[in-house]
Amino acid sequence: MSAARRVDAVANHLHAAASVNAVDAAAYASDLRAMKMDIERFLDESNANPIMVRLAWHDAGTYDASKAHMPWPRAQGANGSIRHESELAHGANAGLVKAIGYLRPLKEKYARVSWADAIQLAGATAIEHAGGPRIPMRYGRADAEVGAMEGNLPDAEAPFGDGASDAATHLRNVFGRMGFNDREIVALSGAHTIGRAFKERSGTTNHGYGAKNGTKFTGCPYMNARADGKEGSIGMPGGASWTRRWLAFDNSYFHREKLTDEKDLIWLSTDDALVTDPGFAPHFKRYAHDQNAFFYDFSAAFAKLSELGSRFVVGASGIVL
Ligand code: HEM
Ligand SMILES: [Ca+2]
Repeated sequence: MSAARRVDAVANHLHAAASVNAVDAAAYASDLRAMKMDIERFLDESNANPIMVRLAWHDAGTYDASKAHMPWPRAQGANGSIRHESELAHGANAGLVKAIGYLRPLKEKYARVSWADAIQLAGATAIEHAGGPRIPMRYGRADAEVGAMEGNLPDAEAPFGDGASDAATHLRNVFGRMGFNDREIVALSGAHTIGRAFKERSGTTNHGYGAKNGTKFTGCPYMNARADGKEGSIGMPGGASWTRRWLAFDNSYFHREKLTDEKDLIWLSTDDALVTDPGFAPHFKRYAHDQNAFFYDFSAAFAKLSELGSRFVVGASGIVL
């Protein structure tokens, strides 16, 4: 996009933001609550919790604190930019077009709720609904009208995009740009307690789409992987998970189940750095022993992630659900 078009897009955005400002905060909050209930119903049927968490993380995780002084949304972050095709096309976002498709009908139903809010609401609700902690955060975000440029999200394996020679340095570089410390990096990584990797998406595993390509934990379309024990379709079978019960948000990521189920679980170089690096390891061990400590730290870190780079235009400075 040319510089002139970019300036135009920013101007359009400011105009849109000003009109959102006029929205009655109470009506907006009531739409958010209704939307949350619809999201819960959708998650209950689809078990799409992990991909909604990943969508929220990838919309927010492009944030670069060193650009915070520049005109919004140059620092990027939780601004709905990921809905744009240009950003969905980034390699790191492979597969996330599906998650945007899941949200689209709800976004149409609750038109005044911004994309940026819908995405973070879906991420937080997915964590809570899978048995994880509540994520208390503000809503009322404005939407960015342009997709973010490539870059800023972590790579799972070397060679790392920032030129780092090891995974621990890479994590500190990438999460440091967002403003996170060692403890927050370990807590946030615990999100891999839910979800899977796919050959066709990240290519970090040979396990791909479909029952026959799955592991013993992902290869059957009907299994008991949820926190509430409710059996039923897991959605699309296939891929490889980090944990055995990969639809339950708990601290099993830190139990390193991979050690006993070697062939059927995945563990990336960046997961391993949390075990081997002296700065990360104490937090990793603590969360393995104390799920409450994990939930407490995760909730705070994910709420912080969800507000990175957000511009709150409803109410005085956002509204709390
Ligand atoms: C620490 C650096 C991280 C790396 C290198 C990383 C890498 C990956 C990779 C390669 C996948 C598999 C994608 C696919 O093939 O579909 C994945 C999935 C996932 N990631 Fe991460 N991730 C990181 C941090 C995070 C964080 C901070 C969160 C959230 C707080 C998160 C949440 C998820 C979730 C929920 C999935 C599962 C998605 C699904 O099942 O569709 N990840 N991640
Ligand atoms: Ca974004």
